Amino acid sequence: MVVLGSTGSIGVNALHIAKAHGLHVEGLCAGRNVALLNEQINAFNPKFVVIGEAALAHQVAHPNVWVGEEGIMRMLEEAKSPLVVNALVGFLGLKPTLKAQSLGKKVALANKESLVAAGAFLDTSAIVPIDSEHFGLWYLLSHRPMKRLCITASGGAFRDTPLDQLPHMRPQDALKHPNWSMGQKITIDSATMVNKLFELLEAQWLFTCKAYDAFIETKSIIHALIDFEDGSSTAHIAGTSMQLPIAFALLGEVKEAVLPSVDLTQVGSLEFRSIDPARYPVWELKNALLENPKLGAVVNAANEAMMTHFLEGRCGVVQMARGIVQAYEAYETQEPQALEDVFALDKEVRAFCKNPIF
Ligand SMILES: NC(=O)C1=CN([C@@H]2O[C@H](COP(=O)(O)OP(=O)(O)OC[C@H]3O[C@@H](n4cnc5c(N)ncnc54)[C@H](OP(=O)(O)O)[C@@H]3O)[C@@H](O)[C@H]2O)C=CC1
Ligand SMILES: CC(=O)[C@@H](O)[C@H](O)COP(=O)(O)O
Ligand SMILES: [Mn+2]
Repeated sequence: MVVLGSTGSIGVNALHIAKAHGLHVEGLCAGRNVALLNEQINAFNPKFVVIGEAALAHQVAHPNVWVGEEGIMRMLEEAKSPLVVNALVGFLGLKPTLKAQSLGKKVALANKESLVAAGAFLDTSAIVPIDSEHFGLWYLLSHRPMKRLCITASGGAFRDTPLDQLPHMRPQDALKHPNWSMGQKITIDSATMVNKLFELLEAQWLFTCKAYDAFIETKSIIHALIDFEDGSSTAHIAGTSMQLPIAFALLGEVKEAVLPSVDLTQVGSLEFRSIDPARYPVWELKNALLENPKLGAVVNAANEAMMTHFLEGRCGVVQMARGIVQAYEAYETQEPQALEDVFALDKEVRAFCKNPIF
């Protein structure tokens, strides 16, 4: 297989599963973390290596290093592996997903931004999602008539922050996820509830049902639920490690233990909450976005642009969310009709968010 984003949270876990099951790693791609990339090269002896940052290429311990987006495309073309793990973060992951699909490769897709921005233009039958909630839904799918697919949210770093304190929260506060250890962007997306908005879209592109929804389960022990027409509901319970979803995505089927079972007697009580738009303003977009899923391209671009303002200290967390809602309202009639429109819209929305007025 080829692993894009090998030095990130998902990439490292994917390589852990590869090592444990003796999977061949033909290609690796990292952004800037040369030290870890060199360790991975040593451990997996890949034929191809790509580094995002050109200036770092000479530090990579491999005779044949390619650089940047062009390097990723070349590696995908040259690689014989039928499976690509896309664990890149953000919109920059979309072109590699498209390229892998155009080459007939299966994509184990952690890069949810690919589906959010361009789900309508991807072959979802050749995608296996790497996301705990979608793994949970897939695990629960049944032949019985289903009424609603539900995923859970942790509530993120600010779930218990007094509302009047939210405007004072900074990136270091947003990065304190209550349950999961993940990369920077998705951890902040969890704090704003953008991650759950994205995951509902992801679920809608991947699975067929009448309704999709989310609510908070504060321990992230239950990842997904299905409500059936007959009044039954089933829930997927597993520990907070991505190794189980990744193992299924890479191996297809898993028979031995990847994680210990959750001992509910040790968990004790569970707490459920609905998602309040007063705390998570982007949640106001949920219904409109599920009705117009191609507008995921707008929300994705606005989120990445506003997050840069937040990380660089130009706005607070509430303003970041408001900026996303404003961009959606400004572009809600601009549904992309073709893939080229997705890239054009992405640029336009980023420009719109350049100087936000709060
Ligand atoms: N972490 C998790 O548990 C989950 C993550 N996801 C999704 O998976 C994706 C990855 O998340 P996560 O692993 O947390 O993110 P990380 O930030 O931990 O990792 C991102 C990876 O992408 C690489 N990268 C960044 N920019 C470039 C670039 N320009 N060129 C090449 N490589 C680049 C990074 O390299 P480097 O570090 O070397 O700079 C790193 O390997 C996201 O879309 C996220 O939403 C989904 C479900 C769960
Ligand atoms: C591990 C995983 O799948 C993440 O997407 C996780 O769900 C993020 O946590 P939140 O529930 O806080 O968004
Ligand atoms: Mn998830």
